[in-house]
Amino acid sequence: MLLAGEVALVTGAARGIGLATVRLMLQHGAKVGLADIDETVGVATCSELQKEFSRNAATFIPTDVTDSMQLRRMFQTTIKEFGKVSIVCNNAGVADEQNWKKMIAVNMVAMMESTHLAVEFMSHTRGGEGGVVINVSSMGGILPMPFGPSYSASKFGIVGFTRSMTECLERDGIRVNCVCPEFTDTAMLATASMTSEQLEMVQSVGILQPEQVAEAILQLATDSSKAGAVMTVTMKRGIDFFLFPGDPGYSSKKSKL
Ligand SMILES: NC(=O)c1ccc[n+]([C@@H]2O[C@H](COP(=O)([O-])OP(=O)(O)OC[C@H]3O[C@@H](n4cnc5c(N)ncnc54)[C@H](O)[C@@H]3O)[C@@H](O)[C@H]2O)c1
Ligand SMILES: CC[C@@H](O)/C=C/C=C\C[C@@H](O)/C=C/C=C/C=C\[C@@H](O)CCCC(=O)O
Repeated sequence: MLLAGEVALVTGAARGIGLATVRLMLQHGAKVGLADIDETVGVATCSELQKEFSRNAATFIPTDVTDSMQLRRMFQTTIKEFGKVSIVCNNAGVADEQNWKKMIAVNMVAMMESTHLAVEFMSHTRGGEGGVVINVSSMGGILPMPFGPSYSASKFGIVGFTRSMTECLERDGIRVNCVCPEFTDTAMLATASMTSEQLEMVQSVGILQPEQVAEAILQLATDSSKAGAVMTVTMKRGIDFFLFPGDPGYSSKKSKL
């Protein structure tokens, strides 16, 4: 029960990596606010989780993370229901190169706004108890993705913002980290428009299960030594950390993927 007494707020929680993360956090004793734009699936998912765990362990908040009012309400509702928020997982995301401005709004701008709201609601300097923010990026946020340049830009933005916010959030008692998974077996991957060559590449890289990414997120939520970490989850290396020049332990020889 690694999360007894903690309250988590997970966006994009109705399915995929978000749902796997919610389930794992519930298994470890957390109370969880599930936020998602898909109200139909979200309500059904939350009802199943309440049966599996307990009625008062989870609540669903219909939320479009690109709507500032709804994003704020997501925090307010979770705090009203469970008394606080101590873990925020900004997981909601889309992969849509055609509507790249909307994709940037969902994947990056909303993650940035939610991180700022986490400070407002969790900071020691504002009467909060501090906590941790985990932003879900992608291996496409460390390496180029020729088949999704705008998606990759949104994910590089998450890595850059997370690493840049680390120091200033220390005074708030908030750790911020990001996780960069490789291809993962969810609806996003299943519905991605790819050429046959790209699909072959996906098969050669391999496909993770959402539960593997959830375990990585749990590690970041519970390891108080991690702040500003860029965690990778790959078929080849499992859970690892990507170091950048200037990071303690960085060596040009070791930073291989
Ligand atoms: N699947 C992969 O291969 C993969 C790999 C690396 C990173 N990721 C990232 O993991 C995260 C989760 O993706 P997934 O693979 O579970 O995809 P998914 O499509 O299964 O789940 C994404 C969830 O986000 C929700 N969502 C979308 N737009 C939203 C919005 N505006 N407001 C609130 N919720 C919204 C969807 O309704 C859905 O429930 C995303 O940030 C994605 O970029 C996915
Ligand atoms: C808009 C992108 C969309 O079409 C596909 C998205 C699919 C999954 C989500 C994404 O986060 C997964 C990224 C996985 C990257 C894995 C390995 C990287 O090194 C990229 C390899 C690219 C290559 O070798 O050509």
